[in-house]
Amino acid sequence: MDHFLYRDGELFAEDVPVTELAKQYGTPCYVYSRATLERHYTAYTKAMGKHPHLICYAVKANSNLAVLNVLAKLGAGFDIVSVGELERVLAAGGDPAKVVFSGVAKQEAEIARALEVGIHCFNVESEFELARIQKVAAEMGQQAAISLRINPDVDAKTHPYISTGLKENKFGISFDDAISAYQKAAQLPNLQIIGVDCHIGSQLTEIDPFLDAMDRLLFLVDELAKLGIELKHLDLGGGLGVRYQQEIPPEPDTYAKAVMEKIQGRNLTLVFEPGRSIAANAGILVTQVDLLKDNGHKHFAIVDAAMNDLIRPSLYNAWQDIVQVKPRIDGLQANFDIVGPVCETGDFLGKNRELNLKPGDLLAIRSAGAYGFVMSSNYNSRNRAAEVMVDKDQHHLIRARETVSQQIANEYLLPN
Ligand SMILES: Cc1ncc(COP(=O)(O)O)c(C=O)c1O
Ligand SMILES: N[C@@H](CCCC[NH3+])C(=O)O
Repeated sequence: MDHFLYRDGELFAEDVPVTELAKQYGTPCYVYSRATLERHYTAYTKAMGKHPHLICYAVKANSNLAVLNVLAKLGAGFDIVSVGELERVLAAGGDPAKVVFSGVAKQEAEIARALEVGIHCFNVESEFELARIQKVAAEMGQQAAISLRINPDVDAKTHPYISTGLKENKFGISFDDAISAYQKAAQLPNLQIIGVDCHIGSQLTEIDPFLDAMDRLLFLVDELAKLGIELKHLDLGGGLGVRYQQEIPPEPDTYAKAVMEKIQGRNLTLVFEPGRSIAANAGILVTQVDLLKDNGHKHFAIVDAAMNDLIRPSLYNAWQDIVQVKPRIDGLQANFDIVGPVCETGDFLGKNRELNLKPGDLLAIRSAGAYGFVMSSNYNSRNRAAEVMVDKDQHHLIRARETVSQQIANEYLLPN
């Protein structure tokens, strides 16, 4: 359930007509709902109830400072994958002590900065990384809290590009090597082992793969305890899917209950790293129909957003709902491909959408709050879209549209 609903024949973002936002900020423009972000985050915290937990929002899903700030104010932790994301969390008022640092190859400078600000822990993905973190921590005379990211080799049953917990994926330490990696970590004087984690993929629509992964992690927890290595937390990563079309992913509540049941009295804090399930349906991408084109085979609606603004349809053939901000019946009723102006055949936002359109109409691409703006680019020297946050009947520009001069400013000609 989100806060983009129709009222009196037009789409609203919370209490603001989307037409008003388009008029004020121009298109294409990302619009986020604060209430939806808050609701999605608190769905996790409520579900966890009194069980010790840390909900670390995956910054990669949407790293806008205002988005991070809304979550920080609710007490969220953050899952980061770069020092850039760390700086964003800090700038947004996030608590470094609630930050977990994932990623397959953290650089020394990134590790040093994370130690300097005192993050919660590093999710370590290889023995090589163990050695690297040990080296940096020793140089700084610090203890680094670590958790090992285990690749449990379970099938997340999602798109192959966003599946991360299979043997053939680059992520994590293989299950078979896990115990020996922990034993090695235990020998390193500047590391403090505190947890275990996994992240098996994104947009999961079933709970079973999570529970299979959890079984494997709990097996490790118990085996490690026998060896005298007591873990304090179990981090199941992110990955809970959202409804883009017909899929009905489990609610955080159902997921959390199943997880808590499995943990069976073990004294473990539960950590989750949700990204998409918090941000995706908290955002839409608003775009304007520029012109309608019929080549005799196909109707195209050429809009002012393109693959550079939202790459998910082109990259994963992902389906996102496209709705008319003010539905009409007096335009051209047809089966449209909604395409952008970029010079690529793959530049589409949706195919075969039955709509009634006129040039100038506004469309909203739903579920665009996660992996939308963050994956945008300047391809074709297009400027990045503006981002706006709606908060009840208020709206705020939270990132201005880029200008061409900003694009040009960081480039240099050769001296002669
Ligand atoms: C390590 C890690 N944690 C969390 C996430 C967030 O995943 P999602 O947005 O599917 O919840 C990702 C992205 O897939 C990830 O790689
Ligand atoms: N970018 C992907 C999700 C990747 C998750 C990051 N590990 C998507 O849009 O679906």
